[in-house]
This record gives sequence, C-alpha cells and structure tokens, in this order.
Amino acid sequence: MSLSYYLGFIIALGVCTVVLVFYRIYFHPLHAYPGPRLAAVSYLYHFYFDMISKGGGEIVNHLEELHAIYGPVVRIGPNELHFSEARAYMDMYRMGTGLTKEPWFYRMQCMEQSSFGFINPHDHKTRREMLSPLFSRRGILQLQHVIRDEVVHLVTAMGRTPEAPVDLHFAFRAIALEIVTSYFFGKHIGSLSSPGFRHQLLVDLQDIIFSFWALKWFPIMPIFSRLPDCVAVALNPKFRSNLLVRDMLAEQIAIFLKDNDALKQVDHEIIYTYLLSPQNEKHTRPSRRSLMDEAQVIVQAGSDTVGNTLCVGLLHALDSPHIHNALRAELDVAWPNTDEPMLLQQYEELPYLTAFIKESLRMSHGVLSPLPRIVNQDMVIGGHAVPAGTVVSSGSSFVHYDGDTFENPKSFKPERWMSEGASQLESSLVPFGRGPRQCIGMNLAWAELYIIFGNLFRRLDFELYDTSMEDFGKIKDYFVPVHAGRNPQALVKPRTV
Ligand code: HEM
Repeated sequence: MSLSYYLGFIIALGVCTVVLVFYRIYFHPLHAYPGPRLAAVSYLYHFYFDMISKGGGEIVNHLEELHAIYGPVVRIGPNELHFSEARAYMDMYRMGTGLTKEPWFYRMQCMEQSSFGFINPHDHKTRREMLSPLFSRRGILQLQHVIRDEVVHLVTAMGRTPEAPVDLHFAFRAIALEIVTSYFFGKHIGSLSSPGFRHQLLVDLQDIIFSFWALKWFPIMPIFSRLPDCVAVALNPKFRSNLLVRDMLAEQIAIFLKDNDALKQVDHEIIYTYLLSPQNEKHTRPSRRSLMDEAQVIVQAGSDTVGNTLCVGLLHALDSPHIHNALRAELDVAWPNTDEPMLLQQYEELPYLTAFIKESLRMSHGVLSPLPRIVNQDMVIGGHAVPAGTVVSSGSSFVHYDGDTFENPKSFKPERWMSEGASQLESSLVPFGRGPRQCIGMNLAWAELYIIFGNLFRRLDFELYDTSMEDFGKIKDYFVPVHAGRNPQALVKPRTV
C-alpha cells in the first residue's frame, strides 16, 4: 500500500480523535459535571490509577482527592460519575431503582452464570431464590455446628506454637476458606493444617489479587480459561492451585450430575441439594457451566472478605487495651465454661461484641471498589439529574468515612454503636452493599464473625509481633481492600482463665 494511504489513514484517525475529544468535553450529556478534563476525554485516566500510579490499585485513594477538589459528584470517565455522599449511595443501590450491574466490569471474572455475575435481573433473582435456603438465617442456625467445628481447629492451631508468630492474614483467610468449603460443599481444602496456615492456594491468591485490574483492562480471562491447564500454568504458575480447586469443584459437580443419590452421602445440605433439585416449578436445573461459575463465586466471595474483617477487627482490639479488655470481660461472663459450646444466638445477645463487629465491618469496608451500575432511565441521584446510559458508582468507604454521620470517622470506636442515637448510624453501615445485589452471604458472614471473634477473645492470648497500625493503615483497591504493608503477625497462646 502506498505512503499516501497510510497518511490518509493517520489524518482520518487524528480528525476522529479531535472530534471525539471535542464532543466529550463540550457536548456529551455529562459535559456539565465537574472532574479532570483527562477523565472526561479518555478511559486511560481510570486505567492509569488502576494499573500504573504508585504500582496500581490507587483509584479509591485518588477519588478522595478528586472529591475534595470537585465536590460530591465527579466525572471519572467519559461516561461515568462517582458520588461521595451517603444519600447518593442509597439512591443508587436501594431496591427498585432498576439500575443494573455494568457488564464490562462484572464480566472480567468470567463467572457470568452465577448469582454474582448475572446481569439480567430475572436470571439473578431466580438464582438467589434457589440458593436462599442455605444462606438464610434459618439455614445458618441449623448448620452453625459446621462453623463451630472449623473454629475449634483454628483456635487449636493458632495456640499450638506460642513461641512462633502467627501470620494473621493467612490464619484468617484459612478459616474463612474452610468454613465456606465445608458449609457449601461438604469439602475441606486443608488450609488450617498447613504449616503457618500458608496453604499454596492462599499464597497464590494473595499474589493473584494484583492481577485484578489487568483482567478488567485486558480481558484475557476468556482466552486463558480455554487454554490447556499446562499452558495456563506455564504462563502463570500462580494459577496452579486455582485450577486444582476448580478441578475439585468440577469433579464433585460431575458426581452429583450423574447420580442424585450421591448427595445423600454428604453430612449436611450443600448448595447442590438446592440447585440440582429445584423446589419450585419456575426454577430449572442450572447447566454444568453455571454450577461451576456459582461454585467458584462462593469460594472466592466468602474467603477474602471475612478474612479481612477479622484482621482489621483483631488488630484494632490489640492496639487498644480498653477494647480488648471489654470484649474479654463480656465473653468471660457470658461463656464461663468453654467446654460447653456457645450458640450463635447467645453471641448475638452480647452488646459489646455486636458493636465491635459493626465497627470492624465499617473500618474494613468489605468490597472497597465503587460498584458500577448502569442508569437505565433518567433519574436523580443525590440531588443530581443523571441521564440514562450513564455508569454510576459510589464506594462504601465514602459512606463509612462520612464525618457528618460518624464522628471521628477514622478512629475505631465500638462504643459509637452503643451510644444514644446509634440506631441512626445503622443505615450508613454498608459493607455488604444494599438492594437487590446486596451480599447473599451476609448472614453467614455475621455468624462467622460472632463465632470466630468470640472464640479468639475468650480462648486465646495475643501479643502483636513486628506489626504496627501504620504498617496496616494504607489500603489499595483491588476490588477488595489490600493492605499495602507486611502481613500482620501476633504471638498467640491459649488463655488460662
Ligand atoms: C465480611 C464479609 C463479606 C462482605 C463484606 C461482603 C461484601 C459483599 C458485597 C459488597 C457484595 C456486592 C458486590 C457487588 O455488587 O458487586 C457481595 C456480593 C456477594 N457476596 Fe459477599 N461479602 C462478605 C461475605 C460473603 C460470604 C461469606 C459469602 C458466601 C459465600 C458471600 C457471597 C457473596 C455472593 C454470592 C455475592 C453476589 C450476590 C449477588 O449479586 O446477588 N459474601 N458481598
């Protein structure tokens, strides 16, 4: 082809780019919203803070700076707005708005046919109905012994070597992982008996989390998941243990699909009890692919979130002796004889432990990333008119650190949940999101936090080891919050009281 052809092509591309830039700045329906010009013009602005600035994971930290400059609503992409006020959060995520998940963001994980991944509200609602018995409070009360048994393993393993520090990051990811796999699948991964709780899957997951934004900006997962396993592992050895878990889940699904009676051999009801035998004529058996997607979502969604909340709560308690003492005092009275199991309903009656868990959830944020939704018809969000087709979001950390709601929002104060007027704070506690896409695992997470924290404070002595709150303070956004410093550690021994 001739040089003039290439030249013509480059000129045409240049003209189109100029027109697009001009349109996005002056004529786009969002043109009047404040924000950096570069963000209005190109998605590369967001890409830079996800992938490059300070090594990546910086968008939420940067959004704090943008809101300080531009106010409560900022245009953070050519077609995207972020809101910082709690009232805007409620407008977006409450029931009945008709807002749907933004497909590009949610498809990156390749778990499209799951409760988490379905975009279509009907498919999503059907799946949630099918899963709900196991996630309901009733289901959890019936199966609380499954959680309790795993927690006994954790406490024994943590107190076994008082002279060697325990890596709290791995210990708490291990317990959350084992509870999820035993509760939903009747299976164990074995992470509680791995030396130092450093099961290879957890070690790999801690590294793989940093690929999160790469999957969004370079959607390679669909190709990667079709490669033969040996090629995928050769490209990234960190995927090896992920693939082993996938195979374990796939093998179990294959057995149950072949023989429904095999379910009777599992000790208790698991997700396939409900997914493979729909209780309602409107529900149909999910495909093998959809069962796989659901299984993977449950394993992933249930481990890092709970593990992180446990780390944040325990570190704050150990950093503030009055909090630690108050928890112990309350538990010592409520649970004098630790040879007798304490029931979930008994933990739930403890006011200080309950307040402590709420504060741990507030300060750990759950999912840190603002969760993008598409506005399907013109609407008002936080007092601002937003046109149909816009992508909108608000991060939970903005609600949790709102100084108008929470006095001294960055200090860890369980007492705030027990003070007069505390009931008004409840609506601003949003670690599990809100509305139709609120976390389905919320009841289970609460049950885990009660039983695990209750056991840790009643049965173990802790001393922080080579860990400071500053180390732990800085967070990065990789969908879930990632603490930038070294993993926190503690010396742990059994309590003698
Ligand atoms: C402290 C613990 C937890 C926190 C803070 C948390 C937070 C969240 C949040 C914010 C969402 C909404 C995500 C979005 O809209 O993109 C979510 C969804 C979800 N979570 Fe959790 N989660 C926790 C524990 C769990 C557990 C234990 C499970 C159990 C397996 C679980 C399973 C799920 C599932 C399946 C979804 C998708 C729900 C849907 O879209 O209908 N989560 N979680």
